[in-house]
Amino acid sequence: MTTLREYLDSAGCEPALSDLIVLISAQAAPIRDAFISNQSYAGTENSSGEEQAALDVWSDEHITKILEDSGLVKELASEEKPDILKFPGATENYAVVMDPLDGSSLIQVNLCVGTIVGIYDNGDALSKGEDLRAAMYMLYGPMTVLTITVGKGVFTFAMDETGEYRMLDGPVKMPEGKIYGSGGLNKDWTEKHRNFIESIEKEGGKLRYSGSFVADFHQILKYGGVYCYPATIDNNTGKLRLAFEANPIGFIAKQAGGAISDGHTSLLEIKPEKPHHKTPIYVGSSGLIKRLEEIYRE
Ligand SMILES: O=P(O)(O)OC[C@H]1O[C@](O)(COP(=O)(O)O)[C@@H](O)[C@@H]1O
Ligand SMILES: [Mg+2]
Ligand SMILES: [Mg+2]
Repeated sequence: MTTLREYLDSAGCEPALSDLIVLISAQAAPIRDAFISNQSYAGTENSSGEEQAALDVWSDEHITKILEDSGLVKELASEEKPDILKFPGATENYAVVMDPLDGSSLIQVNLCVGTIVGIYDNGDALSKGEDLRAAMYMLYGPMTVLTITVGKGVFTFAMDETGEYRMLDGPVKMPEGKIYGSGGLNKDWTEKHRNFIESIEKEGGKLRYSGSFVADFHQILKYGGVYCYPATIDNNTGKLRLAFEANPIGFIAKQAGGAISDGHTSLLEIKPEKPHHKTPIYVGSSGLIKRLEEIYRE
């Protein structure tokens, strides 16, 4: 089975980018090992005002040190840091955006969580998602699975017993499907959001919502459908962040033939105003995203 490095070389990745991708994806192993000693909450909040899990903080600090020591990264924007961190000694121009641990509420119940990473080669972490050079996520499930695109389709890899990533599938094409998941309390949904969800339910859509964006998206990548974290009647920005979550996942979705939207436009075309820019998010099969935008235009 093709290794990650073999794939990256075959995809024509510049050596420094391959090194960076291999380095980041390898951190899945120490992060998984850290679960057992980081089950609690850290007693602190991140810039989104969310209580930080100990593993949020551990993963953020771990990956940050790895990136700083690599000399490959000029700046880093992380969900767990208030501001963009700059590494003046970097020899390359990569900017990294990351959600070091996505699905934090599931750590204590041993359900699937992940790490989301986007890489820009223009040195600017607040770029539009469409300008990403690479996007990836590690999903900590029964296997450790890496999903990645370097702009030439989406490929998945599983970590083997030696710590090497072996190709599972690719290029992955997201089918039209009927799996749907939505954040926000049902009582707080807007009429348009409710209309969209009901249109899927009427067709026999299946509810799949775990509390982990990465895990829920991974199902949609395979089976088709849509993940939603919408604006609600009392919160018009939604919960998820444009830079760390929407952009890398949306770039992967688009590379697999899917789409990402706030109901009006592709999120990949929106420049983040600040690192913690929040946005309503719908990501999934292109037919469903098209229907969504039609409902929002009514
Ligand atoms: O608990 P809620 O409000 O349904 O939100 C769940 C969503 O929040 C998130 O956990 C936010 O991500 P973080 O865990 O990285 O903060 C998503 O992974 C998930 O889809
Ligand atoms: Mg997250
Ligand atoms: Mg997180």
